[in-house]
Amino acid sequence: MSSSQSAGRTAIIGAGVMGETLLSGLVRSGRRVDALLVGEKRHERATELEERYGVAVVSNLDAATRADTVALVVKPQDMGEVLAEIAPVLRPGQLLVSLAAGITTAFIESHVPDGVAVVRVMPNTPALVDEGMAAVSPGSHCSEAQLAEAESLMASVGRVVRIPERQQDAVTAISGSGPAYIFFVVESMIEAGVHLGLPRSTASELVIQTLVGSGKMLQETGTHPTVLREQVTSPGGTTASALRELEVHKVRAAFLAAMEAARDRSRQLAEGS
Ligand SMILES: NC(=O)C1=CN([C@@H]2O[C@H](COP(=O)(O)OP(=O)(O)OC[C@H]3O[C@@H](n4cnc5c(N)ncnc54)[C@H](OP(=O)(O)O)[C@@H]3O)[C@@H](O)[C@H]2O)C=CC1
Ligand SMILES: O=C(O)[C@@H]1CCC=N1
Repeated sequence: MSSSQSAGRTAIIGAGVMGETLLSGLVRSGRRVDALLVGEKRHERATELEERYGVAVVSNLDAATRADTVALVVKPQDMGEVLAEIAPVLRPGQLLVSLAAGITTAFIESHVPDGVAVVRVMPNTPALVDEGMAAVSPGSHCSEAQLAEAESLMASVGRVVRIPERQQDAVTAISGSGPAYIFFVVESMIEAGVHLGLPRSTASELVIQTLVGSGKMLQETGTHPTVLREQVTSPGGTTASALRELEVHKVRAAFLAAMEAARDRSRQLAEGS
């Protein structure tokens, strides 16, 4: 990703898996470390982040006071508590970028002073290798420049699309949780290889390169996945036998049910459960 410099200071509150992924991407993309802050209360974790990135780790209040843009990367269940903590120091013109599943911009806006802009983002973990997919939606009073700032934050770790907020729960189910489904398929294929008698290391190499090659074909040829699948499926051959078993075991229906469940869980998280 290209190097990007924000106009102001950016804070990340919630430096777990996704928060650290964003932090590392911002550092890799060339953001000045002295323009970054992390809000973290656990001393051990703060030391770890300071040593790893050279970033200042401060209290949430300090982070929210000193930053122009605050990325909220805590669990949805912790969002109300964090907003209550930082609301007293937030001021009009600041930008809050929430990466939390389910949490709506309306919920955040109702917990912060008028004039604080909000953008909702759904990222995913391939951001760790600058191949993230993020979908962004502006809140009710977010300027074009503030939306562009949120996009630039996420563009430092991958691709970004703008979507209407009503699509965010579906996006969460598809690309937010998506890497987990892919890793699940990879795990299952490696195990199958072992069942078929391959050494685990061989099975892993075969499956991972098959995944990478297939992904590249999809991206570089732009050919529809159905056509690519048909190209592999020789009449009366091995692939047709395998695909029939996947249909018999209702794998396609299982994917639909799984993603509906993820979307529904995202909606529930919005209600605080
Ligand atoms: N993981 C993923 O693939 C994705 C995650 N997200 C979203 O990102 C958010 C974080 O998820 P994830 O990184 O997986 O979860 P983690 O549990 O790894 O990270 C959450 C972090 O928030 C910290 N935290 C909790 N309470 C506070 C607080 N009051 N002040 C400051 N920090 C606090 C936690 O610290 P401690 O451990 O000390 O409690 C932890 O480091 C969620 O809202 C999730 O929906 C979105 C897309 C993808
Ligand atoms: O599992 C979750 O709730 C988060 C949101 C999307 C991916 N991980």
